Amino acid sequence: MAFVKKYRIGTRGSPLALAQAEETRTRLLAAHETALTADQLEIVVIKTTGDQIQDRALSEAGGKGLFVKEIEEALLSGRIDFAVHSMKDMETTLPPGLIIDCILPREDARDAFISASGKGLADLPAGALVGTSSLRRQAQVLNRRPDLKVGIFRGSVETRLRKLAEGQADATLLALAGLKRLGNEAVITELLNVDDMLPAVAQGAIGIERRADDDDVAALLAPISDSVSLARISCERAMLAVLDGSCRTPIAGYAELVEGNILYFRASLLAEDGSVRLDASGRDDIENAVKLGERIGAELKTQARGAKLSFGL
Ligand SMILES: NCc1[nH]cc(CCC(=O)O)c1CC(=O)O
Repeated sequence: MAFVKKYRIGTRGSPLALAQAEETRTRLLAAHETALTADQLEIVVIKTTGDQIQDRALSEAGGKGLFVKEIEEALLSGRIDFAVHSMKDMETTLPPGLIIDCILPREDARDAFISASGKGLADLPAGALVGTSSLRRQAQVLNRRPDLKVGIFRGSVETRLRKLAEGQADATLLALAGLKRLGNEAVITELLNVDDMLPAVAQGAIGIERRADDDDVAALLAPISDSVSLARISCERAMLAVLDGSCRTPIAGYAELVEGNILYFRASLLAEDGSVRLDASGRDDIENAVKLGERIGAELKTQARGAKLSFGL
């Protein structure tokens, strides 16, 4: 069956967002070969409130939703047909009428450490400043190296690399996935394994949001969705939903496929200053991805209450 319509792909305008929209377009054209032509896919850039906030930590300004609201409005009003997102930046609930059931094959989810001196995280001198606005990265850095300092570091991947080069911090952390998509891997000092820096929920995953009742777009997207990536992200996001991941809580979670059809899931909750770290992990069949995430989320919640951490849980 050939597709006849033109489709408008909504995205933010950052270089990373544009690269992800372009990847989606390329995958769609490859998946549909003769049934779809390049001129049927138009990329539409949507400016979001979040893109305009440069001076505060995202968590203080109002959270993840700020990057997504205008894009979801464009979907609901029909101005665009589907939207490409970093799943890491998405809330666990979507507005009524919208759905994400298409996840592209997930990129490597690890964090990259980048220092001006070329020293790794373990070798930075005491007192060195690690610039990152991610509470999850701040808390894990301080948990491992209480002698370091952390500070807010915002802006696009390019802006942060420029700030580092200017000496505004001694080191920073960025998702490997973003650096790869921008062709910037050469700047990496050290790749952190997930035991040393547990990734953010859904880090490295691109998801495509659409109107739930749009069967034509559903058929268009179906062949580019990766079922294992979708299960991993569903597990991680189910954990986040249980903890109701308030933006002020450092939370990490990583699900991976081990031994055939088994998902192995690790999650952590930290105090902002890194002084406390709670861990939980478990395994289940990939079919039970959501249940596994919910179970680990509930376990962390119980631990947090027992530890009397002020997570509001
Ligand atoms: N919050 C910004 C953001 N959202 C997604 C990515 C990277 C790409 C990804 O995780 O898929 C980044 C930058 C970063 O954390 O380094």
